[in-house]
Amino acid sequence: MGLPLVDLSKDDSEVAAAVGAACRSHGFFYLVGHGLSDALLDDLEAQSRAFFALPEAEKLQIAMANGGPAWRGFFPVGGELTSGKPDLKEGIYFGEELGPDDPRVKAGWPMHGANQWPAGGLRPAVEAYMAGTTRAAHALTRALAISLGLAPDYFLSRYTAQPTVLFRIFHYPPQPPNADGFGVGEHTDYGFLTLLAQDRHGGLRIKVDGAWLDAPPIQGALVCNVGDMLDRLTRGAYRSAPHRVINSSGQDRLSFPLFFDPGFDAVVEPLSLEAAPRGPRWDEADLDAVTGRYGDYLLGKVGKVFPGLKAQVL
Ligand SMILES: O=C(O)CCC(=O)C(=O)O
Ligand SMILES: [Fe+2]
Repeated sequence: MGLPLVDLSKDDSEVAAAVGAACRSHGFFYLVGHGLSDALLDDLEAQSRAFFALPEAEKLQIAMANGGPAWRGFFPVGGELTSGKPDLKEGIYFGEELGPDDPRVKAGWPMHGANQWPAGGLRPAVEAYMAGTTRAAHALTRALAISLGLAPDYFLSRYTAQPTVLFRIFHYPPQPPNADGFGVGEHTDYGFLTLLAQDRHGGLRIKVDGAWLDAPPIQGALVCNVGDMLDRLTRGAYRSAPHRVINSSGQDRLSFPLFFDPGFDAVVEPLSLEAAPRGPRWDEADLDAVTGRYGDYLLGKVGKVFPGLKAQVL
């Protein structure tokens, strides 16, 4: 059976019922009715392909190491170790564009600041995509709240008035059929929700109750999934499902995940629900035992996947 599908253009109660069921059964769903046009998605893909086709030296002009603690820019193939081993992908990190006068930047918060924009048409495409997916994510948090019997603004008022928003573009070179390794190793996402556009090549797989399911591309649909903080908040009822990527398409695959997460200084409090059983986790973490600000959880995670860079800039 494939992943569930949610149509965000339906009325509140219908969306909430569909989102709640999908978060409980798979922790993943396709999202349509999100308001992002095919033209916007096509432009983002074309601009991204043009960037990754540049010579490495040109891409390295916006290397993450040059982005300082804002944690933005390009990293080359093998630069990220999602699950302890180098991933077979390269990518660019973006985030909310914040100037030096923003209080979060002034306070010296890591992962907040200015983007490193490459020359050309990528910037407007990224800005349009981030705006559209962020809008859809706010709508989804309303639906999540309703699905849990909470006030519609439960997430907004506690966690996401000033969300942590990170956006990444990944390029997965084709992986030879029997090659070792993964485009992205098995992991769960860290925050509340991930919204991801992918090109037509596929390769994302999701682990549900021990079995790997494909999440093949559906034209115009985003793939959404629950992250660790939503799993923690719902005491395991909404699943942060492990997933990974193997690009066996023989083509260059692109994907566009936007991470819509609690504010950096938000402390996520579990709801008073009966705990759902969680099986063993890929990282052996205990989500019930997480304490402190979301930002600290996030920094602990990203420090592990970019060990060298952490020592250098964070
Ligand atoms: O590229 C994909 O399809 C998945 C990427 C992913 O899981 C992530 O960035 O967390
Ligand atoms: Fe992920």
